Amino acid sequence: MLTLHKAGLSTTPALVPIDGTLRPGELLAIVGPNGAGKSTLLSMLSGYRPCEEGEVRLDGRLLQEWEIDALASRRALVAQQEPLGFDWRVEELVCLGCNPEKALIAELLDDLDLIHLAKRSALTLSGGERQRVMVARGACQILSRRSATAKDGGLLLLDEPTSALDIGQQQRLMRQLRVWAEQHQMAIVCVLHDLNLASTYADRVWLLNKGQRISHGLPNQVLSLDTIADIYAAELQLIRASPAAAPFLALRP
Ligand SMILES: Nc1ncnc2c1ncn2[C@@H]1O[C@H](COP(=O)(O)OP(=O)(O)OP(=O)(O)O)[C@@H](O)[C@H]1O
Repeated sequence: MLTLHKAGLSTTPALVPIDGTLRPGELLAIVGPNGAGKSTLLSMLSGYRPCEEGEVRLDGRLLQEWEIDALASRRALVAQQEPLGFDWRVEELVCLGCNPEKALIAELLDDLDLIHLAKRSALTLSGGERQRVMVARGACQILSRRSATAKDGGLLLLDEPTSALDIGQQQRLMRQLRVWAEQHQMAIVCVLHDLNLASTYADRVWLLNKGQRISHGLPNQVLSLDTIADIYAAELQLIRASPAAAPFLALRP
């Protein structure tokens, strides 16, 4: 669906060129310390910041050649802080800019535990509620515009979608992203600070540091104790509930 060929940014904030592919149905986590370039990479993947070296292609076509409307029907970006702009009700905000079936709105609100807030003013939401509404809105943007002939559910790019969520909502959201990926064959890219969410839910992980992707692959290959402790300058311990379980990185007291 999305392919990067030596795609990079040479002006500040810069990114060392990256090769890679994102396939329908897959959940990719982008992790790395503060200032590593995760949001910058996401804006390059979305096309908001065109790459300055190499190329990024969506469905085989260069991102910068897409018409805005056509691109909006294939990929959605949910940034860290989306402005509300107006006093929308939740059910209106979710479908801003698109014209979804009522059933899709209800489904997405239900998916993210938002049904009880449908009639509420978005200005009155808590931080975590608002964050879930914005994720629902991103999904609505691409699912409602999906063409009848589309083989997949498009590309959903999420910048730290769990940062304001309690642990129960983090789990529900990450499980729901996996369901959307599989059910709609959506490709989902998620910037995450919680490395344990990445190792539990992501198919693959890209680890960034200082504007460079320094490791990529399966979560348990990328999120090794030594690498993470070094990159984050943190004292950590690895906990594994069973040999088959995902490794859990915990802070040392
Ligand atoms: N317009 C700008 N001018 C100069 N530097 C910038 C600009 N925008 C971002 N940067 C710098 O580029 C680097 C990468 O920023 P980016 O927001 O991509 O990091 P991040 O990995 O998403 O960080 P965080 O985890 O803190 O959200 C940071 O050091 C940031 O200060």
